[in-house]
Amino acid sequence: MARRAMSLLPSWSSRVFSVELDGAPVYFSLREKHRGEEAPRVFSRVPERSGCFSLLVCGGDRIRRAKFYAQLGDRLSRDLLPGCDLAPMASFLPNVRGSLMKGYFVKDNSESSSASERLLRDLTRTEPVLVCSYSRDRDGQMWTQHLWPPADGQGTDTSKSKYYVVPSEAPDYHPSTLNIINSDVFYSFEEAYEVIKQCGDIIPEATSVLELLPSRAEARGRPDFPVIVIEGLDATGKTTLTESLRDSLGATLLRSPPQCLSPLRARFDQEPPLIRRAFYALGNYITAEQIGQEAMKTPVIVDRFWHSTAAYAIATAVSGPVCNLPAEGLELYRWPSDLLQPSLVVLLTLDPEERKRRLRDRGQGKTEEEQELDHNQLFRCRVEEAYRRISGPACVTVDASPSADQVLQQVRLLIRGKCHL
Ligand SMILES: Nc1ncnc2c1ncn2[C@@H]1O[C@H](COP(=O)(O)OP(=O)(O)OP(=O)(O)O)[C@@H](O)[C@H]1O
Ligand SMILES: Nc1ccn([C@H]2C[C@H](O)[C@@H](COP(=O)(O)O)O2)c(=O)n1
Repeated sequence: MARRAMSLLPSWSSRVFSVELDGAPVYFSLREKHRGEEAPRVFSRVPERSGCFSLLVCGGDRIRRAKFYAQLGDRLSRDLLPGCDLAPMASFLPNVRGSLMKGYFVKDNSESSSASERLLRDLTRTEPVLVCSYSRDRDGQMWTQHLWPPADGQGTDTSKSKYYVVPSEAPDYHPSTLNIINSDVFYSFEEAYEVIKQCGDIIPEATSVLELLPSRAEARGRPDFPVIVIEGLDATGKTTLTESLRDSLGATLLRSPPQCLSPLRARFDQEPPLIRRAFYALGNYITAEQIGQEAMKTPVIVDRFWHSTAAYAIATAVSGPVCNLPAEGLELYRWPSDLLQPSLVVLLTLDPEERKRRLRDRGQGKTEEEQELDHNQLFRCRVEEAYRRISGPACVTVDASPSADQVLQQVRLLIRGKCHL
């Protein structure tokens, strides 16, 4: 951990930090000399003898990092004194892919910060974290950041790690977009496979996933029969439509994740994004193998595929309004080159009120992500927009509010036009 932390130090003063305050990020950066700027807003109203801290998850292997970060917020809320404010934070090098570190900012509002310091010091001894403390300079106006030496004290010169904290401009892209590739969205079988393989010693079910994988993932040549994927938020009518298409076209109906992963799905849904998304990514490759076999004999209809995997992952990694999504046309939205490409992808869209009505009428239990979709209008908009931005193949949007039969006819027309069926 110490050696890894050291390798981050040369870039420390080029980093930007963001603290989520009331749902909006406040950005700051570090300077060796102060030029009279006011301290960033996050440092207001801290008692004289107390201070602020940042805790960034880094070092260690990525599985451990992901697992630790997933429970860090709860752990800090539980163990910090009631007078402390806790806010999600991140640190990144602007426009440098993979440079994002996530963590928490602690503002101690109690008379003395010694209890927080003790707790954070203990964490640095056992966990993959970097901790910085912030203190006021003599006149009380400026704040300085001090990087704590790693717990084993190996070779860190702390006198060189003191910086003034100054406000910073918002970056061009939302910082979360920097780490999406191969942490939230996987663009090859190998990348997703590596994650699930590395989980084997902590998640026994990972071995079962590996046993179900096709021996070699490769985009086959074009299948003999058309492959039509139906996508959309929950309750937009995918099941209803895919079953009707199967019956009316004499097609085979498949889904992603495939049936064989159903018993394992709930287990992986509990895991942090890195592991959960790798599981769904591999599900697509198993489904692709099944598609390859079935499409030699009949047309194939698929209920959810890679569009779902990528769109939900991107929409979850980024917070806030749609404008925080990675820009349209970026490589983040490209189809994995080793994954079978469908002939047509249809995205069903529905007015949010009608979607809610259908959900109520259906009356089944909801997953956490489905509840999030219900409660969070912004999340729903981000998922739909991410769906639309994915290319290679892009999806064709169909309004799913008419009757089930009308939607079926509409999609049949599209299939006839595109696949001559
Ligand atoms: N065109 C339609 N008009 C009215 N109701 C519909 C229509 N299509 C489907 N429904 C009803 O809406 C509900 C949700 O449909 P369905 O289960 O097909 O959606 P889904 O997209 O597969 O959902 P999920 O992703 O959550 O499985 C069901 O009760 C279904 O009968
Ligand atoms: N190919 C897939 C299918 C599903 N997911 C994820 C995205 C959502 O979290 C959830 C939705 O599935 P449903 O509840 O409708 O079965 O599953 C995915 O990532 N990739």
